Amino acid sequence: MHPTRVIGLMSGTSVDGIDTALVEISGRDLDLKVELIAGETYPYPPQLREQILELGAGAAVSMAELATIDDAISRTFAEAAQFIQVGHQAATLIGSHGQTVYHRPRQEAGELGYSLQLGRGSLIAHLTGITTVSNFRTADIAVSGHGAPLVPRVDAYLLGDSRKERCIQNIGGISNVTYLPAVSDNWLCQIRGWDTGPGNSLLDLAVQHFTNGAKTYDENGDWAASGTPCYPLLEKWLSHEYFHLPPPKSTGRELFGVAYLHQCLEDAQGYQFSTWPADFLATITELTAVSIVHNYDTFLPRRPHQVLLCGGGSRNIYLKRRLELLLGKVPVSTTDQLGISACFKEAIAFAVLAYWRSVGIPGNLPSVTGASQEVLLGEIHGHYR
Ligand SMILES: Nc1ncnc2c1ncn2[C@@H]1O[C@H](COP(=O)(O)OP(=O)(O)OP(=O)(O)O)[C@@H](O)[C@H]1O
Ligand SMILES: CC(=O)N[C@H]1[C@@H]2OC[C@@H](O2)[C@@H](O)[C@@H]1O[C@H](C)C(=O)O
Repeated sequence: MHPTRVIGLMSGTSVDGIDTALVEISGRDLDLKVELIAGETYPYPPQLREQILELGAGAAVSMAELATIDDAISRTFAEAAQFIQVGHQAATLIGSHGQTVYHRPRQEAGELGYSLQLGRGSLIAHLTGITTVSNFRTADIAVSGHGAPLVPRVDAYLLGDSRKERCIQNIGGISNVTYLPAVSDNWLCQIRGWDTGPGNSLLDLAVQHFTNGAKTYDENGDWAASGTPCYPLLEKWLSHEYFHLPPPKSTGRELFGVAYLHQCLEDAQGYQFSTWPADFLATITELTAVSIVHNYDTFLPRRPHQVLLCGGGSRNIYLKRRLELLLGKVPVSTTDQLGISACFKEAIAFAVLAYWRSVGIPGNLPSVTGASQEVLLGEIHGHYR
């Protein structure tokens, strides 16, 4: 069978731009293979990014404004899909995650969650002339799942090992883990995955706060590395109920966003710092690292043999070093080491999920999202040219 050429489009909770992957997919599950032909992040126009961040922070907008933003996101995603194909053979399918602007996970048994991604698949299909799968989270939510994380099934087939237990740790705006036991017969139902808490979201917001918007993130973690974490303050933050909630669980900027950062800044007033704001940034970075390891120690059967990082946070050298220290003997590297781009893994995953949808393979893992069953993820939008 010929490989299928698919584009994966993803903009995550950092809202830094549209991660775009042009891939060739062959095989279906254990024989699944993905070759990254091209990967690029296309930044959002600054004004659109601001509007998305405001929406995510709970700003009240009219339906007319919402429609305008939805249109602009759809068009920006379609452009990303067009740009990535320049100089390459065209794709026949697009998987577009869209832009999450609201995520309300289910709280109690019997209740359903809600998750809203903007960027309409129908418009992307029409503008690109390529069949587009979008709205990946709603089917899992309809069968009582969290609708997130959805990448773990793709992680399983691309990064599972017959001997080693692995944690695939994505550090985007929010952090999420996929725990992969060694491949065995009833392996899929033993896989676990959930959002561990903040990734870079609070650190990014803090850097913007302290630089009056001149910087958007702490490059390589250099600023935080020049400070020292304040452990009593960290202890206080770690008492947040999310870190102690058993999986399945998912979260977003609704919990770990602007309001939470302001709370952290207020909390900090009761503590002594020798280097401000570097100590604060070091403490925020430590919150990400310690909460990840706390999640492993509390909710996994044991620590894995290996941790593979991905997402933009895998480029934060200081954060990676803190994780290495906290994890002791467990080696920490990135998914690049196994041939899967750490920066484009999420975009690659939505290409695979679209491909699975097109051939009728379920994309969710009930052991991860808490859904009552496996379901086909995403809505297929044809095109008319
Ligand atoms: N060189 C770097 N040094 C430090 N941090 C970096 C670097 N490059 C990227 N980042 C961080 O990674 C973030 C973007 O990561 P990524 O694109 O994985 O997030 P996302 O996909 O938007 O989020 P999510 O996975 O929660 O949906 C940036 O906002 C920044 O904080
Ligand atoms: C609602 C939503 O967009 N959630 C994202 C977010 O970003 C990271 C984490 O929170 C993750 O659970 C999820 O995305 C990835 C791609 C997932 O579904 O696997």
